Amino acid sequence: MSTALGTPTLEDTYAQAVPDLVVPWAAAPVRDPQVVVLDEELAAELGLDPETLRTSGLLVGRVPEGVRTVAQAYSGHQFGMFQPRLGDGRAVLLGEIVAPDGTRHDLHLKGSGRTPFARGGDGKAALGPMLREYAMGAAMHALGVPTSRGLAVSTTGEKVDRDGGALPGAILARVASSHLRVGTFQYAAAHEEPTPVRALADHAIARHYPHAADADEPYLELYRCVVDAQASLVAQWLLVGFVHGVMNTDNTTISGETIDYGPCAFIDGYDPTTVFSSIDHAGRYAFGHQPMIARWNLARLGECLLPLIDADSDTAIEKATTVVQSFTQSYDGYFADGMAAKIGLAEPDYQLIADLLALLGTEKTDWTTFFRALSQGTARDLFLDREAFDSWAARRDALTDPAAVAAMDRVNPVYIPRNHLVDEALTAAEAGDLAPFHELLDVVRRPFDERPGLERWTEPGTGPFVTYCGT
Ligand SMILES: Nc1ncnc2c1ncn2[C@@H]1O[C@H](COP(=O)(O)OP(=O)(O)OP(=O)(O)O)[C@@H](O)[C@H]1O
Ligand SMILES: [Mg+2]
Repeated sequence: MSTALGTPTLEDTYAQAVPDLVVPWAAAPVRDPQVVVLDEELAAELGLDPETLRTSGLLVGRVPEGVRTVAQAYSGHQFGMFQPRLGDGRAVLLGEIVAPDGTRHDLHLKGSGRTPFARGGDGKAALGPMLREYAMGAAMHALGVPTSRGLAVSTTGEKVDRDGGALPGAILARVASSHLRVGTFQYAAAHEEPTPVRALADHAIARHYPHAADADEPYLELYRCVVDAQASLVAQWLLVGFVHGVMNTDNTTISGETIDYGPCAFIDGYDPTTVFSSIDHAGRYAFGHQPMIARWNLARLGECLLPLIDADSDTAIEKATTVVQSFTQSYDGYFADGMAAKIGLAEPDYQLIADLLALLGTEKTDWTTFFRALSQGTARDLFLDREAFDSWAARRDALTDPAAVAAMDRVNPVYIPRNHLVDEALTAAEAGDLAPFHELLDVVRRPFDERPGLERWTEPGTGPFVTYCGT
C-alpha cells in the first residue's frame, strides 16, 4: 500500500514482504513539537519540501490516515550475548520514500515512544544523543562514508529522565537505505515459524543487491555482497579514525551503511586500543578491533543463511565459511588502497603502511593532522623522534606532482567532529544554545576545505576519552 502525503508518498514494501517481522505501531502523540534542525539538502535529495516537513508533523510521526507505520522486530548479539528479542523499542518505521533519482529510503523515527519491543525502556530519547547522531551522520556523509542520515531532530516539549536528571526529550527522523540488520536475520532464524528467512533474504536481495537474484546461488551471493560491503565500510571507518562503539549485530546493516551513532567518536591520537564507550569495559569494540568484530558479526549472519545456501548442512557450512573468510582479504585490500591514497602512493605498499601505523602508534600522533601535514611537507614537526619519521619518509616513493598532492587533500580531511567539541556543542544545545551545534555542522559538512577561523577544530582534546553513554 502507498499513500499520498502532500509531496512524499510512503510505501511499505518491507511490511508487505515480511509481515511477521513487524508490528503495526504508531508514534506516541507529541504535545509540543519543535523542529530543532532539518537537513534541507537531504530533504531535497528525497524530493521533500522542507517547509511542508517543518509544519506537517511528519517528523514526529503524524502521518495521514491509511499509512501503516510499524515497529520492526530484530534480535542481536550485544557484547557477544544473544538477545532473542530486541526490536524497535523506541522507534517506528514511517515508511519508504522513493527519491526523484529512483533510490528507495526508509524514513524512521527514533525516540517516538514505547513499542511492544520496549522491554524496560521508556521509549524516549534525549536531545543530546539525537543531535550527536544527527551530526555524526552528517560528518560521515560528508567524508564519503556510507551512512544512515538524520533528516531532522525535533524536541517533544517533554523531559526525559536520564541518570537521575531531566533532559529535553527529542525525536530523530532518520533516513537509511533500509533498516535491515544482521539482527533482523537472527530474529527470523530464531523464530522459525512463521518468520521466513527466505522472504527476508529475497527482500534484501531485491532492495540492495538485485544482481544476486540472477546468480547461480542467490543467497550465497547475497552473503558475499554483505561481507564485501561491511569490509569496505569498516575499512573506511578506520581510514577516517572512527570508532562506532557498539558494534552489536543489531547495529550491523545489510546495506553496508553505518547505523546507530551511540557512544561513537573519532580518535585524536592514533591508538588501536582506543575505547570511547563508558560501558565497553573489556574494550571489545576498541578502534583496532572493529574489523575482527565485523567479521564475527558477519559469521552470525552466515549462520542464519545456512539453510538457504545449501540443503546439505556440511556443504552449506563449507560455502559460508569460505565467504566469511574472504572478509579479511577484502578488508585488507580496501584498507591498503585507502592508505595508499592517504599517503600519496599510486599502489599500496603493505610494509610501508604497517611501519607507518607502528610509527604513529609509538607517539600517538594525531591521526587527522598527520595526513594533511604529510601533503604539506610538515609532518616531521609532529614527531619527537624525527629520525624515525625521516627513515620512514625516505622509503616512501610518493607521487609529488601538484595534482597528486591535491588528490591526497581530497581524501584526508582537515576537520572531523573532534569529540571534546562535539560534547561542548551538545552540552550547550541541551542548555538552549544551539550556536555551537550549528558551527559543528558547518565545520563537518565541509571537511576537506581548510578555512580560516576554525583552528580550534584541528586541535586534539586532552581527554579523558570517554563519550557519555546517554540515550
Ligand atoms: N529508551 C528506550 N526505550 C525503549 N527501548 C529502548 C530504549 N533505548 C534503547 N532501547 C532498545 O534497546 C535495544 C538496543 O538499543 P540501541 O541503543 O542499540 O538501539 P537504538 O539506539 O535505540 O536504535 P537504532 O539501533 O535503531 O539506532 C533496541 O531494541 C532499542 O530499541
Ligand atoms: Mg541500536
